[in-house]
Amino acid sequence: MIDVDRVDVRAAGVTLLRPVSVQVGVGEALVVRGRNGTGKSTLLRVLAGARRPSGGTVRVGGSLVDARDRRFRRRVSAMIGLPPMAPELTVLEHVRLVAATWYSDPDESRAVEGGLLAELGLDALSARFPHELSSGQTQLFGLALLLARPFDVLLLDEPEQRLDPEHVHTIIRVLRARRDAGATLVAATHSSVLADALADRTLELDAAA
Ligand SMILES: Nc1ncnc2c1ncn2[C@@H]1O[C@H](COP(=O)(O)OP(=O)(O)OP(=O)(O)O)[C@@H](O)[C@H]1O
Repeated sequence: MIDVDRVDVRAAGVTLLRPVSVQVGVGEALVVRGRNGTGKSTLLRVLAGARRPSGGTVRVGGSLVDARDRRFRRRVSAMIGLPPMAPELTVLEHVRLVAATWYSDPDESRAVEGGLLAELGLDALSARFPHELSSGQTQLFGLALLLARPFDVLLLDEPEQRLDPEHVHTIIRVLRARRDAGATLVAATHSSVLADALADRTLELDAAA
C-alpha cells in the first residue's frame, strides 16, 4: 500500500530526514521509532503530502502522493499534531462535520459519529466545546476526527501524547481494530507499549550525520 523509495528531506543545508526506504502492505502497521529530531514527523508529513521530499518518491496505492487529489485525500487520514478546531462547535458537531463531508448517506454518517464517540469514551463530552476539554480529552477528540471519515491509510504522530496509561490501551484497541479491518497504519511513537502492541514492522530512524 505504501512504498517509500530513498526519501530524504533537507532544508537550508539542514538534514531533516536521512534517506529512508520502506514498504508497508495493506492491513499492516509500521511503527516508526527514533530519538528526538531523527525525522519521524517529517517522514509522516511527506507521507501525508504536507511536505515535499528533497529526493526519492512515495507511492500510496501505486500513485504518487498528491494532497490536492481527492482520491489521495479519501485514502489517507493523518493526525500530525492536533487538528484545527472551531471554538463555536461542540465535539459532536466537529465529528458530524467531518463524517457528513465524507459519507453521502446520512445514516452512515450518524452511525460513525455515535460509534466513535462511545469507542473513545467521549460520548459524555459530546456537547462540550474544544476549550472545555482536558489535554488528554483533546487528544482523543483529535483521534475521533481522524477516524470519523473513510480511509485506507492512517498516519499518526505520537498518538499516545497526553494520554494516561489506561487511555493508551484504549487507543491501542481502537487502532488495532482499524488495522484488523484492513487499514494500513504508520505510527511514530516514543511508547514501547504502543509499539509492542501495534507493530507488524518497525522502522528505526537514525540521527542526521
Ligand atoms: N522547518 C524546519 N526547518 C529546519 N529544520 C527543521 C524544520 N522542522 C524540523 N526541523 C529539524 O528536522 C529534524 C527532524 O524533525 P522532526 O520533527 O521530524 O523529528 P522527530 O523525530 O519527529 O522528533 P520528536 O521525537 O522530537 O518529535 C530536527 O532536527 C528538527 O530540528
